[in-house]
Amino acid sequence: MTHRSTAVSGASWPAPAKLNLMLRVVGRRENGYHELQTVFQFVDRCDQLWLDVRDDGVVRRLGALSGVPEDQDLTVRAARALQQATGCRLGADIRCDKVLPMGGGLGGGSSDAATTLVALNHLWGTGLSEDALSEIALPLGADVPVFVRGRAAWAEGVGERLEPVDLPQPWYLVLVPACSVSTRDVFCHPELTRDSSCIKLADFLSGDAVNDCLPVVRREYPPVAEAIEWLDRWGGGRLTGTGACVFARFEERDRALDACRAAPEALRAFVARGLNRSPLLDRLDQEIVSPSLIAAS
Ligand SMILES: C[C@@](CO)(OP(=O)(O)O)[C@H](O)COP(=O)(O)OP(=O)(O)OC[C@H]1O[C@@H](n2ccc(N)nc2=O)[C@H](O)[C@@H]1O
Ligand SMILES: Nc1ncnc2c1ncn2[C@@H]1O[C@H](COP(=O)(O)OP(=O)(O)O)[C@@H](O)[C@H]1O
Repeated sequence: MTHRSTAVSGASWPAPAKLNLMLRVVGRRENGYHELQTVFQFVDRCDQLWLDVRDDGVVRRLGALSGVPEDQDLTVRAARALQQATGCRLGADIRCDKVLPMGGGLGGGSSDAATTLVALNHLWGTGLSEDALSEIALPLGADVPVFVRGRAAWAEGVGERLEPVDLPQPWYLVLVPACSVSTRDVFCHPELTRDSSCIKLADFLSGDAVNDCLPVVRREYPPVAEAIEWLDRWGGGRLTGTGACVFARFEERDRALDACRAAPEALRAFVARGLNRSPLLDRLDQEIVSPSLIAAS
């Protein structure tokens, strides 16, 4: 049986990590979801996705992902959601080279879903606008739309109201504590601050960069507390999302690398550049301008 269409994707598609540079919990909706204010910035550390179009409509994941059954995989769910929204009869083989830690607050799963939507919208020729793709993205996860739009953003609501922002693009040292934090458990915690006052972007830009989840996460997850304390010695550690990853910013790459080399052996650590534009958008631009060059690379 033949299943390949003529459109073979060739090179991989990047799915970058995000950092929440601040996060305020400003209210709670009737459905239990929390209203947030947050700032998203991308970093140049990425999962890589390979997508091969199939002409039989089947969407498959190639390879395993620890603890995530194929039907639950956000890439598979994203591809199926795009099929459903557009009536497209093409399918895809999806392979993900996982670099980003899962459940670490770096948004890897959400980013994988967004990259799948953006790439298949191109490869399948479904031609949805960014707004239409973002609508399909939101039910897959609150962080998926920002990855679809690919611009650093000031976000409100559950993360669906996005305003692009132009931020400094420093270097970040990211530490990956040896524990996984459940987003659900943090939002269910009785001691979580849920009534922070709303601030303006200007307040954040002048230094108001609190993460309201930090006190609870610090108390419940000692490896996160230790990682933050260690980063504080380098000028201030911050939590991304609900964790577990923590980060510190550096003006100079060499200084970030020095800190990375000094990190305790028990911690995984990496240095990455802050980005206001997702590498996914650059990849899409390249594909549109010169698809043959990418296929050959
Ligand atoms: C808080 C953020 C910031 O980026 O954290 P990270 O997951 O990246 O750490 C995200 O918006 C997370 O969004 P998302 O990834 O969709 O959250 P999920 O894992 O689906 O949420 C798990 C559970 O947490 C609760 N939840 C989540 C988001 C929110 N704004 N309010 C909530 O109350 C809900 O009970 C939900 O069922
Ligand atoms: N392709 C995927 N990559 C990562 N996680 C996935 C994927 N598909 C589903 N998941 C599920 O989504 C959860 C959250 O993943 P992730 O986005 O990496 O973390 P976070 O939301 O903390 O930033 C994982 O623990 C996993 O159960």
